[in-house]
Amino acid sequence: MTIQVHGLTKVYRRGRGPALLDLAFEARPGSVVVLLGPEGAGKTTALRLMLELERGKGVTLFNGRTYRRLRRPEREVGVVLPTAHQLSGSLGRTARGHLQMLATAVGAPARRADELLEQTRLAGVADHRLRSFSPGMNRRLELAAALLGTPDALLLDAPSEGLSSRNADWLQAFIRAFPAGGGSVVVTTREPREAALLADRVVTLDAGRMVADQTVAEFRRTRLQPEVAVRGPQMARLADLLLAQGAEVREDGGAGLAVSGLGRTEIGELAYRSGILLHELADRVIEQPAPRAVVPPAARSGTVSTVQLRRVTALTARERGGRALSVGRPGASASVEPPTALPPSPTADPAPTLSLPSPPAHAPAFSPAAPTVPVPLLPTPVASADPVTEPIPQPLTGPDHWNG
Ligand SMILES: Nc1ncnc2c1ncn2[C@@H]1O[C@H](COP(=O)(O)OP(=O)(O)OP(=O)(O)O)[C@@H](O)[C@H]1O
Repeated sequence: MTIQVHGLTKVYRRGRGPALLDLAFEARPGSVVVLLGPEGAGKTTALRLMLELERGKGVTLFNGRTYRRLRRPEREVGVVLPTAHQLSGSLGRTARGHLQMLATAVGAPARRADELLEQTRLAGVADHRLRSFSPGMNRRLELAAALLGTPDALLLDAPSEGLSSRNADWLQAFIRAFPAGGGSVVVTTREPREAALLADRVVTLDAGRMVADQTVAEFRRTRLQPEVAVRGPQMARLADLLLAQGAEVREDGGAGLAVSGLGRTEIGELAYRSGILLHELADRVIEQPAPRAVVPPAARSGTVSTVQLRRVTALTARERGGRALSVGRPGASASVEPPTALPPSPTADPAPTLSLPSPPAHAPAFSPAAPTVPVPLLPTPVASADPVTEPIPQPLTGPDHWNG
C-alpha cells in the first residue's frame, strides 16, 4: 500500500506553536518509514492526524483514499496507538476471548485469533485474563489485534516501548519482515538505533518540524558513527601506530581510545604485531546529535498558517570537512581543523526564503522557509550552502570525552 502524507499540521491551542507543522512524506509499498524524534516531537500527533482521529490541516492518502474513505479501514490499516484498543473494559477477558471478539468486529474468522496469538508469542497465555498481562504482553496483544484484518499497512506508535529486549528483537524482526508482501509500515520511535534497524526511510521530527527525511543508509552515515573502543596499558604507543595507519583516535577515559577509520580486526592485529597488550577491543556506535528545528517567532505566536518550513538534512561536522578531531596521543592536545567552505548545494531550493532569527550558537542545522514538500518526495538534499545552517558540533561521547 502507498501512504502519502501531505502537509499535516496541528495546533492544539490557539496562541501556542504547532504540535506538528507541514509534515510530508511517502511510504511506498514494501517499505518501512520511521518517524523519529524525542518526546513531544509530534510523532503521535502525526499518526493521529493520518488516521483522522484529530482535526488538523493536511491530508493522508492510503492508496489514494483518506482513512475514512477506505472500504474497510480497520482491515486495511492495522494500528497500534496508545489509545487504539483500550483494554480497561476487557480486563476480565482472556487474550483469546478478547481477540476473538475483535476478530468478529472486523469480520475476520475466529481462528485468526489463535494464529495471531501464536505469531505474537502469546499462545502460552492465550487463556490468561488480561488483568494479569504485563505491559510487554499488552503491547504484543495490541499488535495481534492490529493484524486481525490482515492489513496492507501498519501504523505503529512506539511499539517496542515496554518490551523486554528479547521481545523487542522479535518485534523488530517482525516489522522488517512485514513489507515483504508489499505492505507498508509507518512506525515511531525515540531511538535512533532502532530507527536504523527498522527503516528504509527515516523522517526526523523536532518540535513538530520535519528536520530530515533520509534513506536509512544516509541516516546511518550522518547519525550513527561506528567506532572501536580499545583499552589497555600502552595506549599512547598504540595511538601513534593507529594515527600512522590513517585512523582517527580520541582519548576515551584513562586507559582507553576511541578509534574510527580502522576496523576492530585491523586494530587487534596491529596491536598483536606490535606486542601491545589489549584489555578491551569492542565495536560500538556513537549517536550524532539530531538536527534541531529553529522555531520562528511567528510559529510561536500561533500564526502558523502563513509559515512554511522546508527541510534540510543536517550534515555532520566531519562530512562538511570541518572540526575533525585528531588526537596525537592520549594526554596530548587535540588539533582541530578549521571548518572549510561548503560547496553550493546541488539540490539547493531556489524558492524565496523567509527570514528567520539566527540560530543560537549551540543549535545545529535547520532550514529557512520555502514551499512545502510535494509528493512524490524530493530527494533528500545532500548538502546545503544555506547561511542559517550550521555544522553539527562534534559529539561528546560521555564524561570522558576528549576536551583538548
Ligand atoms: N491533546 C493534546 N492537547 C494539547 N497538547 C497536546 C495534546 N497532545 C499532544 N500535545 C502536545 O503536542 C506536542 C507533540 O506531542 P506528541 O504526543 O505528538 O509527541 P510525541 O513525539 O509522540 O512524543 P512521545 O515520544 O512522548 O510520545 C507536545 O508538545 C504535546 O505536549
